[in-house]
Amino acid sequence: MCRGRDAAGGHPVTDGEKTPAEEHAPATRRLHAVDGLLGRREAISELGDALRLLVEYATTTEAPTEELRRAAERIRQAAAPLGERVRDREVLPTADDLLGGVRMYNPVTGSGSALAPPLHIAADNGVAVGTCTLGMAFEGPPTYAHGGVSAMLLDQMLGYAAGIAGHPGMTVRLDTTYRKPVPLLTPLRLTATVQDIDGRRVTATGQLTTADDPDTVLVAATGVFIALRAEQARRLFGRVVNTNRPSRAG
Ligand SMILES: CCCCCCCCCCCCCC(=O)SCCNC(=O)CCNC(=O)[C@H](O)C(C)(C)COP(=O)(O)OP(=O)(O)OC[C@H]1O[C@@H](n2cnc3c(N)ncnc32)[C@H](O)[C@@H]1OP(=O)(O)O
Repeated sequence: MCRGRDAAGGHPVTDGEKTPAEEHAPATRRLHAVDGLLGRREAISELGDALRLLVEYATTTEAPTEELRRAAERIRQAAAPLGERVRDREVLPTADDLLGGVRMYNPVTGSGSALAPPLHIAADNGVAVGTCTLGMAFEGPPTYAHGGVSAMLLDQMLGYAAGIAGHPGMTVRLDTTYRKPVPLLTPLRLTATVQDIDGRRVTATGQLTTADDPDTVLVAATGVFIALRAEQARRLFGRVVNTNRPSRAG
């Protein structure tokens, strides 16, 4: 129990017992840490939203040339403070939780990524179901999505399906069939399921449709995913440091 302050009136003096506040200190610290983490993730998403807006406007604007130059200068100025503290490429972002599946800057699903639509994926009875809307920045043929973007979305979907089936792996093969062009600025629906598991090799299939017409397949894909052997995982990812791993001390 705390009995008072030391002579300097600063540090609490204890007789070895803990006050209720002290008992709960680790839990309180954890709560503050969680609050801090959630706040940071919110801020990252907010910045991601702003960046996506910027990308969309930047790729559709017909503002005067001088305005483009002024905008470029202002954006460089806004970016500078962010560039003052950047992580090493072998250190995971502090806001990520790799094992919990949180990747804030994933270029397909990450709400913090300017490159991500972002695609939102959830599991529904073993089926991966994704939704997104592609902005004009993803244009390939005029008014339609770039084919590489559809492949990227489907790769993520198939990988997610392998993950929820308990067989996460790396893509070694991705076949895409483009049946109809994918419209921009239109809510899309993607689905994927695992078809076959053969040792370390998982085959998954998926499709991309509009949300309004889920029976008309625009793009279909089949992917093969390989679960890494321990030695391969060490070789490829052994140097990656996760600073957000919960400590044993709690
Ligand atoms: C809730 C859970 C949610 C989870 C969410 C997670 C979402 C994440 C979604 C992320 C989604 C995005 C994900 C991404 O973006 S992953 C990023 C893109 N992919 C890569 O960079 C992978 C590059 N490839 C490699 O590094 C190697 O190939 C690896 C290490 C994978 C395998 O090493 P290696 O090549 O030396 O092979 P092996 O000796 O281990 O043997 C492996 C077995 O595999 C067979 N094989 C090999 N290649 C092919 C092929 N092309 N078709 C068919 N089969 C193939 C091979 O014959 C053998 O079979 P068997 O002879 O044993 O029968």
